Amino acid sequence: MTIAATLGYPRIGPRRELKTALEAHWAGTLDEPGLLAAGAMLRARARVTQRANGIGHVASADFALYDHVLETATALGAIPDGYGWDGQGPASLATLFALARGARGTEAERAAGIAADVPALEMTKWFDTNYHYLVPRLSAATRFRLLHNRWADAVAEGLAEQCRTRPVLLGPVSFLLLSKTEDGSNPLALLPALLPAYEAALRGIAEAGAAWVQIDEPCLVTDLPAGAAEAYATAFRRLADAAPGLRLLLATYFGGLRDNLPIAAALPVAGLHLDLTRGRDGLEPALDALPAGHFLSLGVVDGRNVWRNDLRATLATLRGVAERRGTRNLMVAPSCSLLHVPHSLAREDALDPALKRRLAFAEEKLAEVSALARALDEGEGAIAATLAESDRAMAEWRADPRLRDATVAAALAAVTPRMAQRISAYPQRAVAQQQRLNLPRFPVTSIGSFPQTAEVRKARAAAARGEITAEAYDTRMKDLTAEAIAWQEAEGVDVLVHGEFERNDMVKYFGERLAGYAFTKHGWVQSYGSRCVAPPIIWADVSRPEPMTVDWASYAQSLTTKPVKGMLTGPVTMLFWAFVREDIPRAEVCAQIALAIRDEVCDLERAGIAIIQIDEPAFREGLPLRRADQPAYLDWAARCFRLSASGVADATQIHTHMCYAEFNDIIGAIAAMDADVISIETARSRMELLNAFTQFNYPNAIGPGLWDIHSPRVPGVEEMVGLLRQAAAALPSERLWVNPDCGCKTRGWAEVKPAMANLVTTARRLRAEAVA
Ligand SMILES: Nc1nc2c(c(=O)[nH]1)N[C@@H](CNc1ccc(C(=O)N[C@@H](CCC(=O)N[C@@H](CCC(=O)N[C@@H](CCC(=O)O)C(=O)O)C(=O)O)C(=O)O)cc1)CN2
Ligand code: MET
Ligand SMILES: [Zn+2]
Repeated sequence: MTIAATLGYPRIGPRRELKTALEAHWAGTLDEPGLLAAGAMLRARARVTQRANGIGHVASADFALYDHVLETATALGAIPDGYGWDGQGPASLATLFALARGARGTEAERAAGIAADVPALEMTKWFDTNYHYLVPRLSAATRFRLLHNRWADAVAEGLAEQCRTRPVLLGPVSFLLLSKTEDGSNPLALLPALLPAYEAALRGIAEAGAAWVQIDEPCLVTDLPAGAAEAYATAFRRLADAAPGLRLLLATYFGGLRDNLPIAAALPVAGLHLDLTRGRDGLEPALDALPAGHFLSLGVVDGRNVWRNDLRATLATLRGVAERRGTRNLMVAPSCSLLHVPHSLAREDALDPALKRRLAFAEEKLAEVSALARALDEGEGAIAATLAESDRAMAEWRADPRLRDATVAAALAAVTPRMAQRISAYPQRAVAQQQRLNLPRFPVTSIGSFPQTAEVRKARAAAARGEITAEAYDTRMKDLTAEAIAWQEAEGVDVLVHGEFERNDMVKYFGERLAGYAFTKHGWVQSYGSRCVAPPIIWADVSRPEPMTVDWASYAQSLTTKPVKGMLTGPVTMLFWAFVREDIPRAEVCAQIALAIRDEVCDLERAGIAIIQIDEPAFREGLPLRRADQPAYLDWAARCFRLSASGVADATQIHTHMCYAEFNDIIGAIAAMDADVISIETARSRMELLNAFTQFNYPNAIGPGLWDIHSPRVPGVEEMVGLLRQAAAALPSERLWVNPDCGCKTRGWAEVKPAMANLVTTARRLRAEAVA
């Protein structure tokens, strides 16, 4: 019997119940039992949904209140000092959230023994997704041990409802490779210290009654560092011996194994999961390499995109495998956890019907998985109606005349290399820009957004429901913009922003103004903690029917004589933070978006906007996981950015912005983007990220973020002066800007006002030092 399986299910809840519960808990209106009950309810529903859709191996322990990597670390005892942990029992929720969000020294935190002012753990992208995880901070002093068996607990929770689940455990090697050590030493050196905790976890999982455990080792699809192969061999030998009755499924995803196949195939596990959506060519070699009797889990339903599966084509692939190996040891599954797609299409009543027929969200993907498994066992006839429906949807899709737009094709064909290049080189541009702008040294700016308060969101929701008029909504947003301009001016900020109050999201807002995009009503995907995004769907050729931001930018600029930055989202980010069509290359979709943004940039310039920021926070995220694939991506991504930015005169200053990136491996491409100024995230990594810029002699201007806006903690002037001095020691100070890490939309005014004031004071301090 083929097993229908999942690797993980969305945890935010179909109505974002987890978000609501978390935010209520943080606001003090939902107590701990209330929060835990909300989590239990979501897990129970996820189990029911998976079972109702025919899934045999239901995932468990895939849930986390904030982040599964963080909860793995805390369960294993990897808790740094200062966060209120007693060194004995499980970490409290207060400790968990202090690690996730930092502490401010509130009374409640003090009561929980949490040092005032401890910063949050570093947060970074989970592989090449838009999900963020917290980076465990380890050291030789970390005393790993199993503080509580969250995996065994999850198994028991399911069994109490007669649902036997397959718990998901982030594997020890990936766990270490995703962590950082305090002294920068190789985290793999901690493997011997870590393994006993994993062994205890597996023993507990077996005792709790699980038959299988899924051990995620996504690092196996990346270029492994030295020593990793040995680490895998050592680790899995120990894990296999820890609980002999328990079957281990080694799960790999986000790509193919390629040269790591021999490592994976040699491990003493019961089964191996392959991502066949991103590593299709890995199937044949795996079939050759896998020992007979090994279970093979085929990740054929895309867990990273929302398109409906071509069931007939997939079935042909599966049959090929079944003919070689039989179906006794086969599993059919999504390519990866369904964390990265929205919950369900059920409530999407406003989508174009033809488009909706092309889509499958998490719940619909479960049904695809079980239909495929069933067809393998019982033959096509068993799912005849489902197959016919899939065939119809595929045919309708391919024939849809709306997918291609001749005007867009013509515009792309007319692109010349000159169009992707500024008129003069940076040094000349810098002179022209300084003449026009006359900025002080260490100019102070912010990244664009100001607090998206409940009031702002309520007004937008009310306008969407027709409860207030579009005019009333616009007036309210304009008032907020005017207040923000006046406040920044009074505070002494040098380059102002309008605040982005009118935008629901930096990607969605533009998507809503571009042709070729579609939107869901409830298509939320967790980004980090309680924060969600509803990625737009790019399904047809993209073009810009009319200017998107010029009115707002002009209005804001009309209120002040100081420069106000025009604020746009760049083509690479518009691409990666959407669900993208797969019938044409991504590079082509990106170029279409680049041309649309280019028109907007030129319109802003014509409207008198002197500084235009084109955000590219997803630039690093788009980087292929394998070095061999990276140059091609970086080449088209940087070119698309330049295409969007290069329609302007020398004296127009182009900014870009990136957050949470390891810049070392892409610094050449960042330089190739040739933005006049780049603001980057550096506060959480304590300026570590600047090294890449220093070592590369990065030629243009840089604004290293001095305030980690992802944490509610407001850094003091001394701290920021320290960071800025560090930056000024590493980089030419005439090319340094002073700004936060990222936009302030998730913060409250009570944090933003003092933090911005501190930034201005910090810049003034350094200016005075430069004169002295
Ligand atoms: N797309 C994207 N990806 C990204 C980022 C980003 O900004 N955008 N930033 C990084 C991740 N950081 C993030 C930072 C903040 C949020 C965030 O604040 N998300 C909001 C939702 C943003 C949004 O689309 N808001 C809409 C819808 C808001 C909403 O929930 N409305 C309520 C009604 C509101 C009310 O009545 O009070 C509803 O629809 O139910 C709006 O403002 O209009 C949230 O989780 O709360 C997400 C990611 C990386 N990836
Ligand atoms: N301009 C955007 C903002 O300030 C950039 C955010 S990057 C995730 O919110
Ligand atoms: Zn940012």
